[in-house]
Amino acid sequence: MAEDRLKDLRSELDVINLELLQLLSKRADVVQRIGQLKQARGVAIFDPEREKQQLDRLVQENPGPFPDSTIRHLFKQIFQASQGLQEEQRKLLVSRQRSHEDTVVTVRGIKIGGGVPIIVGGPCSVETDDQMEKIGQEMQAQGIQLVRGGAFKPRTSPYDFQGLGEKGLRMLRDTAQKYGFATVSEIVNPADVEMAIQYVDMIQVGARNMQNFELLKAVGNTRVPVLLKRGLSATIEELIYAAEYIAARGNERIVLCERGIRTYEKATRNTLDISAVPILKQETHLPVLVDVTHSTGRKDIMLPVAKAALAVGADGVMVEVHPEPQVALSDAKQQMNFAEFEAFMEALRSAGMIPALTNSLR
Ligand SMILES: O=C(O)C(=O)C[C@]1(C(=O)O)C=C[C@@H](O)C=C1
Repeated sequence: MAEDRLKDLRSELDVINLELLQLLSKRADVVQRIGQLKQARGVAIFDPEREKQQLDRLVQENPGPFPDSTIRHLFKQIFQASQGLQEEQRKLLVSRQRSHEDTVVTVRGIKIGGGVPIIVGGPCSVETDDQMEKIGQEMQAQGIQLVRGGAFKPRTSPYDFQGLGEKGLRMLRDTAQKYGFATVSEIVNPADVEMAIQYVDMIQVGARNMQNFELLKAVGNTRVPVLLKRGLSATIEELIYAAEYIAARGNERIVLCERGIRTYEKATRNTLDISAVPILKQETHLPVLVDVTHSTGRKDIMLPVAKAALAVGADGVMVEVHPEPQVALSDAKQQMNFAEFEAFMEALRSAGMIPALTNSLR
């Protein structure tokens, strides 16, 4: 009999527990909404005055049998947990605090991040069928799995080659299908994103568009991997916030790319901020690539710079390669020809910095 009574009371408690849990969750939901408002208004999370008001009221209404001190203690715990929720909300989605594990972005089965460095290669611009055919053969021979090629070119001068647009994307896709690559290409207009993802496996947001917030939102609305390049005058923090724009829309398949920043130094096209690599790896959980072509603008130092990038923890390196750089329609001076590219790849391989070519690719 007494056993039954105990069981009944315990069942009663189980029900109350679930009710308390529901109420706690309901309260937490309101706490999060308050948290959002506080963040938007730049208000501090901890509000001792507000906590005191609530405790005074609760003690005043305390029906017992818990003593006031216990009620204070229990609610103080709830306030602390609520503060924790609001602090969690303030951490950026891309921040290291959100994930201690490195994010690996997979592009058509090719992993970026996770320990094996990748080389992304290809021409600055997609120009002709003949050029892309040669690129296809060369990239395959060198074991390149992710090929770049520009079709929408944001150029400094409006009179410079602006890219082939959709036709260029189609040519890139055709080469990729023939040789089995994944592709990455830059998009500059948010309205082109839907069209572009019919052709490319990864969308690049270029340096000049790093703070094109509408473009960031548009790629954030897709679930396609995004290569986000650091703006020419952007701080590391601004790059991280740009990535957050994409992540906030639900797309966390982001790869960051350091490509040099504008300084007073004229010896290189831009100044490669090599320290950005370990800082980005420390501050975010996203993979980081280094574009050694745009950062240096000099073929003679591309190899040591690529080695430095991999040595400081970059998940890969991006290089521009063209069958005949001297007649290229963009970036003629800085693209490597095939012989230079082969020497570059061989040097990285023999330094053990990238995987050896598999037999089938030899
Ligand atoms: O009222 C607020 O400002 C809240 O953020 C809610 C709340 C609470 O859980 O009651 C949370 C933390 C603050 O220190 C004060 C109160």
